[in-house]
Amino acid sequence: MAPSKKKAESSSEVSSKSKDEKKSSPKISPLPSIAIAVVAFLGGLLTPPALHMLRHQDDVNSRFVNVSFMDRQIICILLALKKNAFLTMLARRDRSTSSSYAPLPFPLPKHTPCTSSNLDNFLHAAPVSGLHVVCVEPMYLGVDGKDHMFPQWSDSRQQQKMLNQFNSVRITLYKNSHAAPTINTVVLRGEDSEDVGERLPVAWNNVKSLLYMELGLLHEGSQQQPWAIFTPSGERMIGELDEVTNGDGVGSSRHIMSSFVASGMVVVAQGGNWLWPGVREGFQRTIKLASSDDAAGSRNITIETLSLKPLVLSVKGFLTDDECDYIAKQAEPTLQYSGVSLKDADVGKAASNWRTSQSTFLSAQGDQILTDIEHRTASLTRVPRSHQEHVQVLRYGHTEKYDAHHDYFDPESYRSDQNTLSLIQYGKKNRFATVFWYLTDVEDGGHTIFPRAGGLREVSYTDCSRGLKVKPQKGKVIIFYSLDASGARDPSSLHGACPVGEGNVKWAANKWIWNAPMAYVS
Ligand SMILES: O=C(O)CCC(=O)C(=O)O
Ligand SMILES: [Fe+2]
Repeated sequence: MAPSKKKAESSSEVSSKSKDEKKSSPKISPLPSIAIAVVAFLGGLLTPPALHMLRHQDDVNSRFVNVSFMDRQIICILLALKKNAFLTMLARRDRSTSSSYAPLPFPLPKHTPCTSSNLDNFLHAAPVSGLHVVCVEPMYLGVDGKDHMFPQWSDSRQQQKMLNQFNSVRITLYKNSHAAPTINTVVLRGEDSEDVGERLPVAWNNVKSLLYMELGLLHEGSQQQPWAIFTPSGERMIGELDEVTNGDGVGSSRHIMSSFVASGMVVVAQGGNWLWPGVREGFQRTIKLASSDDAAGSRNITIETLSLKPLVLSVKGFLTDDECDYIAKQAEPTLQYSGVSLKDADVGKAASNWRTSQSTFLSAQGDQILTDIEHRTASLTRVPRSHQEHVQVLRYGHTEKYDAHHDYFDPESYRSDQNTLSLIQYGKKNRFATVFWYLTDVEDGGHTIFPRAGGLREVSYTDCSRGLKVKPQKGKVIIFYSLDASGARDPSSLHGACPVGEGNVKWAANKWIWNAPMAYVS
């Protein structure tokens, strides 16, 4: 049956979404049932209007439209005799022509229903801490007092209608994006309001409480950014601390719930930042890469999972050869032998103990090419550009290397370094991801090594024989995450640069991306 509000059956007044709407609904006085039955029979005879009415009443489920002539007459009479349901229906039809298809005052995300093939792109064979997949399906209260699923809509008009009418949701939770055999499904209903005389839409606050409970979400803390929810393509929808506006517009509870339902699948990241779910080694995902110039549109690019723990992804063709050459040329005049952020235990030691390469930071200010690449990097990671540091360009000659290290700051290692501690707010802010740009091909050596990939324990910070080794290739980038999806530092993100072989030069650059906006780029 069509969407219906709980109390509509026993009332001649049509229930509606809001008090205002209710006031404007046509008022129809109840008639004696027999008179209604006669009208109903005649209505059934006049097939086109009756057909129109029945179709309208349930146009996403056209079973009624195909019944025989007598069946239709009987249906009409039965409906009529069931108190004033027939009139209610007519009046609702009236109302729905004016409001059910009303466009929503905000854009909606692309629909990604939780089909098994879509879920396969997000679920993992083992749990991933802090990354959750949630399916949100709209339901409505039927005249039988039960919650019903909407049939799949086939056009935006039907979607619009559904979005105006759903008043409960079926929520399926895949905690830690684990393809676990037991699936946790909860139906959440809108409140039944005595005041309005109908079931209210489902409130975001109730969904939020459910997510805290079922997913074990933590409240923002001293070591943690607020969690956030994203569409499956990484657009941020809402965060733990985002203010919800009143009314029905952008940022309202209705906006959030409509977006969830329109999306179908949403992804919750406890750490508050998007990361591309790795799924499995060798998994490939095609994503849209926006250009900083709207006119140039977007292009598709494929990212491949090289490792799940640490999470390392590879992207070919991210930079053009000309861009690679340009970046190296810009960096050359200011290159210096590289420093490192010395931990308390290493104060007084020379950086060359660990790192023998040269490097320099380049600001993109006033540089269109670098600005474009920064925007592209933000689009690739779905983390805003405001979280980026300036790009650091690196040059390694023969034998030069960078021993295994973490890109994140562990507050425990910087206890006597107030500058670093305040920069990282004692652990709440940190480097979240590194987007590493390879600017040259290197024939011999110069790999980036992840000695702990695949669950290995490193034997030394200079060993280049074991672990995941990524070969430099001009124009390729890798993304690796220093914090996991829960926002915690990931010790398995240990990595280094292997010595470059004779006759080779390795040019590369890193874009460090923080878990919160920083003041580096403007
Ligand atoms: O050169 C590489 O492959 C890695 C460099 C690196 O880890 C860094 O600069 O932090
Ligand atoms: Fe690094």
